[in-house]
Amino acid sequence: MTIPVASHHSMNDRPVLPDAEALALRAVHRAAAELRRGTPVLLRGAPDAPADWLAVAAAETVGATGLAELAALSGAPPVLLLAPARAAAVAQPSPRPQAAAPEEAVALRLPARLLAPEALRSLADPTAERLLPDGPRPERLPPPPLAAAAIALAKLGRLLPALVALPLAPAAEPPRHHLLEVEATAVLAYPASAATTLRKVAEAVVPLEAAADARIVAFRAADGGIEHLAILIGQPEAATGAAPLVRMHSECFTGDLLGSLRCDCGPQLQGAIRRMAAEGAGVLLYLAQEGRGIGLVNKLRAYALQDSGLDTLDANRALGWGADERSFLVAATMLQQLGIERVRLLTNNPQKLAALTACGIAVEGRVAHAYPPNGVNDDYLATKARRFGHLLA
Ligand SMILES: Nc1nc2c(ncn2[C@@H]2O[C@H](COP(=O)(O)OP(=O)(O)OP(=O)(O)O)[C@@H](O)[C@H]2O)c(=O)[nH]1
Ligand SMILES: [Zn+2]
Repeated sequence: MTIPVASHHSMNDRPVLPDAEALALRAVHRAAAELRRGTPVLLRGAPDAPADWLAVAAAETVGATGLAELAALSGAPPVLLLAPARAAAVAQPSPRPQAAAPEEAVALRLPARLLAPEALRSLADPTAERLLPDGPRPERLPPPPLAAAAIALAKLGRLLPALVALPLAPAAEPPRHHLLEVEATAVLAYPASAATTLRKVAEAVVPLEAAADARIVAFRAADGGIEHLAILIGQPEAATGAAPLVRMHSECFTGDLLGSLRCDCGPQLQGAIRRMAAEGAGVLLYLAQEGRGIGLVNKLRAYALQDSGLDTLDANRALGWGADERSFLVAATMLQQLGIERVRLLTNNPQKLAALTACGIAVEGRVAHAYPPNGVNDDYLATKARRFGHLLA
């Protein structure tokens, strides 16, 4: 009987250790999961700045246990890290003129009355402000090293970009603890690094109501994160004349699955498939980037803010997120893996054209993809044209 040799063993049967990039992806993915369950993690400076350590926990999820674990690390008082737009809403008005370069993170002093799970959640979340205890607003402090990486890590966990942070005094010895460590540079490199490792993991024929000749190809990245899908209609890989029709569609649970009238995603999704079927070929990339990359939970919060008067762009910013947090390197990698190097893109969004071109895909044309307003999404569509530069035809 032959015993199958596990594929992670090399020819001479010595285990192959993961390379530095795989280790970095693993550490960041684990660290984001720690934040999601309320556990602190330790951010570490780059190898050339090893003295910097920042212990952080997400304001949205941390409980009494996580706060106690942080406090056990040092006697220094923790601070609250917020994205600048959220800090402007909760901090004392800043006496200093605005910094010339845009800040990535703002630190606030945390008086004892605010160092409690419920108060932290309300500082983080503009839809939970009514829970904020009375008292003076927190003051700004100079942000500690690695603050920007802490904000980025919370965003990777699709959490509000708000963290309790404890800078640890530079020490010859690394701090003693049982928490996960992650390098700040690995956090910042993660999105691009994960996107380029996407590979096909499954493929099946799935005839659709609007396109009988359809296949779905699933892609997974080495980080173990959520999969992205390509829906192939006909044989777009074999296109010879015009470049194939391609749609980059960001997942929208509410619009795609439930038929929500707040956006135009449902008609865009169905319309793209019908259009590709009519042409005989096309690729719809169904990207796991719900809510323009902020995740479904934050999109629901953004909707709540829009119901109190903000538009779709300002609602993202009020939560501490950018207007559009997507990276289309994911889509470019999938197209390359499918052997599709030139496209005609179905979109109204000029950023999508620029982003895909920057990733090395030849965008040979744009095909307009607008649907009339439905009476509920009128302001949303008008905002996309006015503030995101969407082309209406
Ligand atoms: N954050 C946020 N995301 C939203 C909102 N409304 C819709 N979305 C998300 O926006 C994304 C839809 O964008 P797309 O249709 O792919 O792209 P687009 O930027 O509108 O450009 P087009 O290609 O012209 O459609 C989906 O992920 C939706 O979940 C909103 O109010 N806030
Ligand atoms: Zn939508």
